[in-house]
Amino acid sequence: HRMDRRTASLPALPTLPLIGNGSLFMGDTEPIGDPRDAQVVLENCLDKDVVYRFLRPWLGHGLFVAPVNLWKTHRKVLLPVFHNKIVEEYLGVIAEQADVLVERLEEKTNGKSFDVLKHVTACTLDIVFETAMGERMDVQHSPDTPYLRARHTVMEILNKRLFKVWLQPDCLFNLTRYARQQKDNIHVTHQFTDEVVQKRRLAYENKNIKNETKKQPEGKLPAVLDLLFGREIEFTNVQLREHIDSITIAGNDTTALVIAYTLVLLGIHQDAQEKVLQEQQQIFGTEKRGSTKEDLLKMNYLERVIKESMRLYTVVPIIARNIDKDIYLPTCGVTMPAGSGAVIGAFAIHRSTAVWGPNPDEFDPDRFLPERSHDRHPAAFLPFSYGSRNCIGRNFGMLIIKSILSSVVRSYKIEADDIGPLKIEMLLFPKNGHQIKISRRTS
Ligand code: HEM
Repeated sequence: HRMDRRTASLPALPTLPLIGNGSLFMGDTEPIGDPRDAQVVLENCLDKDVVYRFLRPWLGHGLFVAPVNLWKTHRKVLLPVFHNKIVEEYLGVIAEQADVLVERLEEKTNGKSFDVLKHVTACTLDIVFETAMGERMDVQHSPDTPYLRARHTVMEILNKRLFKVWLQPDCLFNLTRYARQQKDNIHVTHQFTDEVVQKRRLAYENKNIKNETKKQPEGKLPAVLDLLFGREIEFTNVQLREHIDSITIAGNDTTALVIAYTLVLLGIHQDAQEKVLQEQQQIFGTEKRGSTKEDLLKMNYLERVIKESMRLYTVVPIIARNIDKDIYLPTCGVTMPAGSGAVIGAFAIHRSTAVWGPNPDEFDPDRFLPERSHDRHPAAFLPFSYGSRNCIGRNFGMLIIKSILSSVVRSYKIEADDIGPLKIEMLLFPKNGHQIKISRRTS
């Protein structure tokens, strides 16, 4: 296996430059880079760090930023909606959008390298919107809408605020043009989701009157939003909007990034791509159909590749929690006082020699073979965080990632040079984008 040379020479990342800069997390914040300490924090401190307050005007009390007491009751209600049995029902939607992606990529078979993330993001947006709110957006064919532009602007401003100290205090932020821009654009996104929520509530109420069964009118599957009506908690329209916005925001760019990183890695490591392809051929022969639940269960090697990709390129590189009671960290040997913050360096843990042996920067999917995993600390691999406040969409995310990669790899041979330098925003990005070259596979 070849080394990812450029990233191996990135000593700044594992030591978390963010802490050094002091720009993201001010005050009493302890960086944590050991799985045992991470486990203690993530099991005991379920409240989010104050740094996420910047997301409040947008996501309100949606699951991602909900204060811990509210989070407890709401997470219980949302959990069954993300159960495997339910999300597997969406495999048809995923396969359909994977087909569109494969078709859209055809125009890129001109031998030139291109940034694949944009294409993948349009695809995951279509999947996440249709499954979360029952809306067909068709971003893959019409990527430029007022809603998407507004959403993009809000994210840009939030990223600026997280990384520029002077934009953090409200009194200073409110003096900049960003404050107005943020307000206006948040308004646009709220309006969009509010309308969807109203529409679906009406459909739900009409259906109740007619006493129809679970299925939607034209035999359409119920979306996540539809499944949140008439539950143990009667959510208000605002609460529903906050949950749905949180889900579409937490679920989209993350999933797209994992797919894009994995495509680049497969382009760099031709031997791994060949093995993935062989596994696909064993499952599908030369068929181009979308993946079923049974197919996905057989993609063991692809799954190891995806895990190795999430380890090396941890798309959520840091996880920040509020320490709400004094806790003792066994490895550091310090007691963190209530009221301080903890930053779990997931990226750093994923590249630690103590956990992964002498060559942590080397791409080696077989690290995730069962016989090489069972001695590993349970919090050593935490792409979806760890403990009861981990990612609620992790199974759904894995289904999307596997299904899309399966379709793309069966249609195209991928080539790539190198990922190059990285930059940390809320998520982890390569500075030069996810550059790949593709050519049609002839079957
Ligand atoms: C590979 C894809 C994904 C990755 C790497 C990822 C990662 C994460 C991480 C690390 C957290 C915890 C953050 C923290 O503790 O601060 C989280 C939370 C969350 N994720 Fe994901 N996620 C992915 C896909 C998804 C999908 C597909 C959905 C939904 C459709 C989703 C919805 C959420 C929600 C709602 C939360 C908040 C959970 C809570 O606080 O109870 N994620 N995700």
